Amino acid sequence: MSQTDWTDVKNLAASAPDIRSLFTADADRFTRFSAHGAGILLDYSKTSLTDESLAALLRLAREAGVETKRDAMFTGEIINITEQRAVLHTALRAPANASILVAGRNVVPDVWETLDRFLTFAEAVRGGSIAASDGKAFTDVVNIGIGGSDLGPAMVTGALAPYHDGPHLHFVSNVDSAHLADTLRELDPARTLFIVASKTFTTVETMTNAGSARHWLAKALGEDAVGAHFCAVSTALDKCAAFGIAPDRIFGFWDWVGGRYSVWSSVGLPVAIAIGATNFRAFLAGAREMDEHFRTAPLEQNLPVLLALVGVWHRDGLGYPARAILPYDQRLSRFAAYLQQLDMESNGKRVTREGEPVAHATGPLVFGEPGTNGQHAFYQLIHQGTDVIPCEFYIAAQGHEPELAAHHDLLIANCLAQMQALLLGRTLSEAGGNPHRVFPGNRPSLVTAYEKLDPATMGKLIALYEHRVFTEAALWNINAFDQWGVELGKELATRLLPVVEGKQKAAADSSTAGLVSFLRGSGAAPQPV
Ligand SMILES: O=P(O)(O)OC[C@H]1O[C@H](O)[C@H](O)[C@@H](O)[C@@H]1O
Repeated sequence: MSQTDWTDVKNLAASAPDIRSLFTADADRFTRFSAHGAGILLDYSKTSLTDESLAALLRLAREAGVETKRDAMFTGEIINITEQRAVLHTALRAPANASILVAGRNVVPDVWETLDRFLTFAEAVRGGSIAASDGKAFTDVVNIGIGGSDLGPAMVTGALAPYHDGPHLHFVSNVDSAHLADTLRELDPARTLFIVASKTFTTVETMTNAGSARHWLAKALGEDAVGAHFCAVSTALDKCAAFGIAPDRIFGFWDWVGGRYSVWSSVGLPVAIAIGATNFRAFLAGAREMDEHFRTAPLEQNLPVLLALVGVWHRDGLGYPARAILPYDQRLSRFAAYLQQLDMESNGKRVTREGEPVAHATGPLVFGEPGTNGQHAFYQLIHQGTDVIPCEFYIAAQGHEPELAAHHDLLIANCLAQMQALLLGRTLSEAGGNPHRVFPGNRPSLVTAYEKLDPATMGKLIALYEHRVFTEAALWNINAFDQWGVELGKELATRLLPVVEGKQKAAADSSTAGLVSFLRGSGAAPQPV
């Protein structure tokens, strides 16, 4: 990629206009700086982008080979070079007649066969034909998993609560015993099904929680009941079997599905149990529609690409360190946490695909909470703090409670008001000369708007963000599909466990040794060796 285009973007950003002046100068700004795709509206007019800067960013995208890289992903090329893997979460929602080859083999029939299997299982749990050891239906399902094996199903199950007509769902992720204990306290072992979800089936948190859950169940119902009350989701089928799970209760997926991209696979089993097979297929179909949009829409009107270009403009052009994810949708209360993993684990990288230090800032800090709650908490800093934080709003035209329509009007009014406040601000004279009441304004926001948060829309919103992350990574020339940054802490935890258990002397710095001493109450700090 030529250095000139990055320089162009940075130069244009250095003289970025005041966003307010762009609206004054152009009555059509909303029409010209918004786009539609797959039934979703993206309004990026409340940013400092101009025709010129957008053109420079589009040049950057073309020079970075975004289209070629995108096609390489969709066709199953080995684009995750550090792990030598294809990246094919899109194959999980591909039409049945598609052909996507991995090592010469079409993976789509396997995907559909597995989908049919886990959806049939989900329906059987919902209908009671897959039953507990006493032959009665399950009333509660506990998903034990962490990271990608937790956040996706937990977030989507919460988001689609109005479609939830199956057993109650619970999610246990943290190795902190509080999480398992607080969940199990409410449950009857005789009515509870556990899903152990782990791509690798080695993740220590999940294996520890699964072992303790198994013990809880066996203690109440006897060892023989365990088989009826457990199922598993993993790529490591042999390890599931070794845990004692029957083959017809093990649902696989493939190494070309990253954990944070896996909700479309059998990792989505809890979602399917909650909302049923038809709604789950609608969720996949929504994502497929966004995939088609991403694959075929010109870059100028391509929602994920535009979202990525705005992201790069804010991060690299203007140097903003963070992005706030602000869904005005209470059911998206785990959306920011979900996107945090999707975005920060994908694009929190400091070397290029070739292993050289990156020349540009990469993924920003991602955080957020649903509106209107966030307004009464951290928006203060967003409006008057010293950092500019681009805000990314999400809002539906309709809620799911027509009898409470007045709430939704208020929700929309609040969402629009926040964006307007960020844009317009309040001058010193408007603030009656009181500097504490001044809002600088000229603070950027985007909004993604949709008709209603139904299963298809949920699929579209996730796929939109997945492809945004992909496009940003393509522009930065980083590998979005590995996550080596999580390894070191895991290794050190394994090494420190015997020290914490008092079986080994502290092989550590004096701070670690002092803390072990305090936390284990052994008096004097063990000396580093
Ligand atoms: O599904 P698992 O193999 O248990 O992995 C769960 C999670 O743990 C890891 O630490 C990774 O950082 C995540 O990407 C992954 O989703």
